[in-house]
Amino acid sequence: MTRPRAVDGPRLPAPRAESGPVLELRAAAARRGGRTLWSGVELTVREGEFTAVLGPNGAGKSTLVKMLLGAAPVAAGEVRVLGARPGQANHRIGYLPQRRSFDASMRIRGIDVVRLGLDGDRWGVPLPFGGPRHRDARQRVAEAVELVGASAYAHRPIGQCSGGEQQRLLIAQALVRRPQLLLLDEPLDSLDLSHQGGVAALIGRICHQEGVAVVMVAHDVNPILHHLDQVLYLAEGGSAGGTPEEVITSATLTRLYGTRVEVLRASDGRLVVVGRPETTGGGHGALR
Ligand SMILES: Nc1ncnc2c1ncn2[C@@H]1O[C@H](COP(=O)(O)OP(=O)(O)OP(=O)(O)O)[C@@H](O)[C@H]1O
Repeated sequence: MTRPRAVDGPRLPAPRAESGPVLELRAAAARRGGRTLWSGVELTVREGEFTAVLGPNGAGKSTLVKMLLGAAPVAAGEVRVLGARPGQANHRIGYLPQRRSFDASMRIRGIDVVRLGLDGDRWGVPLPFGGPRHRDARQRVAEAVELVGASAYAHRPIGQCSGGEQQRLLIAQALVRRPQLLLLDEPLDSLDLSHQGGVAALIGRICHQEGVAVVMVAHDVNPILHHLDQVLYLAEGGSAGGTPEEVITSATLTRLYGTRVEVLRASDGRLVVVGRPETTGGGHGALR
């Protein structure tokens, strides 16, 4: 799905015309430690599409992200990333790994953290000061910071920024190379509800207005539900993909888990899953 680009505001990611999908998985499977984590995954992600990867702990969501980066093997089937084998187009991918946090005493400024996304692989070899590459780098960093709305605190030490502010700066870091694909591993983890909503809206905007394809591992689908184009649900060695309305249903999750699962919609629109095998504490909770 391709959506119109924003007319106003910074335009950091510059999606190029792609002949094919950004991501393609055909009958793909992942194995870890001699165990099949998931199999039969069919997924197509196009420019400007927002895809969530859902499933219980240990289902293999992070493994999927690592597979797309070429850091975990493809056990079966075919995986194409930006028209190439996994790992061959990583310079066109922005990646936010799981569980990042900064110590409160960390003195490095937010803006320097963003810049690491540009030249973090060239530690100790600074861009020539004042040269055209230096100016281009400075402009890209400033654009990324503005795009995520972090200008007000980007010059503060990162350790003194709130969790939500740090998350925005890390998303800016993942965006600074103007990627065509953004891989985000639980970027809303450890944020409070209001920050979750703000960061989810930011990611939705980057995706739909800037045309960047986003694949996001999520613990709880609710904060991103209204921004999503499709979901991939991994569980019990299998998988189910499609629009949220197709996948997050009692029938689909019951089939996937092989036991009775019920999806309820709360009055505020949140989805609640009842009866998942691994659920504790009364057998219900927000959808994961
Ligand atoms: N390098 C590895 N070698 C062996 N097993 C591994 C390796 N990496 C991950 N695993 C196992 O594979 C399974 C899936 O791990 P993964 O991190 O992909 O799950 P996840 O769905 O992201 O989980 P969570 O929601 O808890 O983050 C886990 O049981 C994990 O212990």
